[in-house]
Amino acid sequence: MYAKVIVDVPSRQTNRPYDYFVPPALIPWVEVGSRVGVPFGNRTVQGFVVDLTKRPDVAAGKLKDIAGVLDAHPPLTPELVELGRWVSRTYLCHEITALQAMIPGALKAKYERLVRLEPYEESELAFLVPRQLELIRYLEAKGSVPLDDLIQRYPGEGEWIKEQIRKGRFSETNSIRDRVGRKKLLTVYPPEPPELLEQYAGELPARAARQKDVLDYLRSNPHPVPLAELTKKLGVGAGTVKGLADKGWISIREVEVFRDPYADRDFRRTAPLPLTPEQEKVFGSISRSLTNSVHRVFLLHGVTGSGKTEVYLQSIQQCLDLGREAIVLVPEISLTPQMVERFKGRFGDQVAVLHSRLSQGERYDEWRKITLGQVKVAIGARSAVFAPFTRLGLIILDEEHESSYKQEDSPKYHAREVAIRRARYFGAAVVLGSATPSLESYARAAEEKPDHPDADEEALAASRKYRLLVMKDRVEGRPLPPVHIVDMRSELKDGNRSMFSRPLYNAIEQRLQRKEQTVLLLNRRGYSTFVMCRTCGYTLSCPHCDISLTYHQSSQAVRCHYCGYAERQAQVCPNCASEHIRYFGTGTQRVEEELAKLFPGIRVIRMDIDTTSEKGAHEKWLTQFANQQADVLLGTQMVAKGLDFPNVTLVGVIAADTMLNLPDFRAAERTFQLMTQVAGRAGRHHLPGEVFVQTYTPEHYSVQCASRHDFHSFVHTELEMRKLRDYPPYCRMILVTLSHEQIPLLVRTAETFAARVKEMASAEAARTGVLSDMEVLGPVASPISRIKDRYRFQCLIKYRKDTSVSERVREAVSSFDDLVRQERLQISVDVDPYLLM
Ligand SMILES: Nc1ncnc2c1ncn2[C@@H]1O[C@H](COP(=O)(O)OP(=O)(O)OP(=O)(O)O)[C@@H](O)[C@H]1O
Ligand SMILES: [Zn+2]
Ligand SMILES: [Zn+2]
Repeated sequence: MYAKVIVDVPSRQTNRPYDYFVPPALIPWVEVGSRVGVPFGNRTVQGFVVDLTKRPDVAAGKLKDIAGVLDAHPPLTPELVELGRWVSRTYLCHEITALQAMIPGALKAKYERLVRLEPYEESELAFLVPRQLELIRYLEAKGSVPLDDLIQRYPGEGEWIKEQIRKGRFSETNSIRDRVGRKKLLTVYPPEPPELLEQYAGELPARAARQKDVLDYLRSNPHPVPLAELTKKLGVGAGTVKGLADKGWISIREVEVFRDPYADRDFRRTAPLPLTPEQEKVFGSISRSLTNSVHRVFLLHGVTGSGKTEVYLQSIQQCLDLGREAIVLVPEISLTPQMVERFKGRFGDQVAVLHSRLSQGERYDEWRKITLGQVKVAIGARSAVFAPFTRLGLIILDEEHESSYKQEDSPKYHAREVAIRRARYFGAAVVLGSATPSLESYARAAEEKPDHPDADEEALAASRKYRLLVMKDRVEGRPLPPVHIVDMRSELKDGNRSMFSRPLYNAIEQRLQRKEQTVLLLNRRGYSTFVMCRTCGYTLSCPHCDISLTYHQSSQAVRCHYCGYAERQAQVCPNCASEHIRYFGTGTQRVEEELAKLFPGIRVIRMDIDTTSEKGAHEKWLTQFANQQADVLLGTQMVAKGLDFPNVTLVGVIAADTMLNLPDFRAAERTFQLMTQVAGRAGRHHLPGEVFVQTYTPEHYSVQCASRHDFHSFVHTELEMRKLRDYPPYCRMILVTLSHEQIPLLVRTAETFAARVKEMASAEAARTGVLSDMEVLGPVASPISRIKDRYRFQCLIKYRKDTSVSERVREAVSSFDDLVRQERLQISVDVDPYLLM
């Protein structure tokens, strides 16, 4: 038998399956989706089996053997292997890159160079110094040793080791190792049958009281127990227990365990709530499609606090009842303890949580529970869309408008599109939920006809449109909070220089008196805390990238967000030597300071990148806030989503319009979404809420519409703008960025590239007789025109119906292969980009 293998060598030349012979002994282990080690060139690399065949493409005699199988259970399923091919074609990346994105980091191969001793004559050792002789003996005893270990053990002998390798006295091989191993736990087993314990207890000498405690414990609990737990419970040393094992009375074995990040948490079990009529209707539609096992995409547009989560929970229950599995995707930022609690609370141990804040080992174990069929529900951020289920019935994307569903590194996939692709394969349902659906999704959605719910289903499926489901009201008729717009320009005119307007100040004061809580949002995006000289206007920028350096108060340093360059905060201006150089921008720290000044004694919890980088920090802050140990929760985007605290009656947005000036066609949409989401945190329970939005552009339609909770007017206006300027959803885009250290070569290449794409399109049009609707904009310098000393130029390709455009772009990119190799040119392609920088 032969296997086609995609090897872990990401380059355009190796982006195809290679044939290998499957040695008979490995046949039972090699399946489509298996991870294998294969010889490639002069080393061994990891690869994935994507097909099995009796007839290879290459003459069988020339083929090498698969060197080994790396897992007893293949980490990928045939469906995921097929999906990998689709991801690589759709987002123009290497197939190996797509496959690697589907498995946990722990399984990404770590290549290790091993050194071993070649046969030698004893006489050759005569000239060696003692240290070298010791090294030889060490190698002899160990067989093969990782090169790194050898270098560390004999730091002074580096040159000599190198020479031995060059002369062939030491040979060097490659090995593949997983980054994280499985966790083993020493476990104590009582004897078989446990009745023997009584007899043993009798045989113990009287002074062995501790050992008797152990035997007594096992007599009343005749089950395997982790050694550490036993010693802790009884207050005995491990030696005491081992002594019993040495006698052969009990045994201690290594047992594989799953690291469970939620092991020490009790989740209160929740029962399904009786649904409101709106929830009932929505649930009915989803439920019908689950029962019929037909693929369908639903767009659930439900206002904040309308109870979308309960609909998700009951739909998942239905899916599980039908014997199928479910994936819940949430933006990383809202993968909060509160969210996890809701799903664990309903489905308990059937849930795996895939979270980037878990350790690599923990994440690996959660993932393995899925491959081993021990859980039925996976909840996680973007990459959880690849959870290796085999009987998927339902995929939910909460906050479907979130830009974090788009991956910015290769593979630059969008989780929504991947989810729909997988669901189509399984005949599964997809639910896209949001209070502020993305324009792309909204434009694809069609309303259900009330009298014939299923009548136009077929037409809908054929057109790949979404089914729109709507929940207009909050649960139990709670009102959406009134939103007050505060014009900061007139505050300034009236002499208020504080970052708090008078109405927001009064509102906070009122909450403090009433012992109610406040959420304050500072939208950091677009607000850099940059450093500027007030005398000459000079700003500090990165010497390697065209971007200003950001000030970090905690380390008193300025840092580049693109390349990591850092320097100490300057005391005087490097340009004019003035001392009036200081940092600008309203960081959360400054808001916190100002709050403390204005409201002495106020208790503030600040949540931003600085305060939440530690593991568990998120959870700690939110629990404190939930327990009302603080008056104000102040933060960045993190505080805008998903939180549900009954005592929050005031939401303040410090500056609503900071994003509006970014070079991003989604700026208005993002502003509207953020304001609507954060406003939705207020008054979700019995106490009514109120929202204050401070802005310098109160007349902007995104601010106006958000203040009226008017999604439809916003969509209407925004769609008109997009149509006028020809942006998605009225067209699709591919962004191609070229980078190089020298501008002339870069400009020439970028121009040739643009010309080539156009040429290819007209050649294709001549061949098929169908005119392409493609348009190539640029090349122009990218908004960030230099990163890490490489200049950047970009072409933006727009098209509407011509689906062969991405194929043209792929061809054009590969026609530059030689240049890429010879000149160290880089070309990156982003299909349906989110960042146009
Ligand atoms: N059928 C119901 N009966 C009573 N309470 C409900 C019901 N459904 C949901 N709730 C409660 O209503 C509140 C809001 O629900 P939920 O958090 O699911 O809203 P949401 O639509 O997800 O809002 P957001 O988009 O703001 O996250 C929650 O406290 C929830 O427990
Ligand atoms: Zn930099
Ligand atoms: Zn200066």
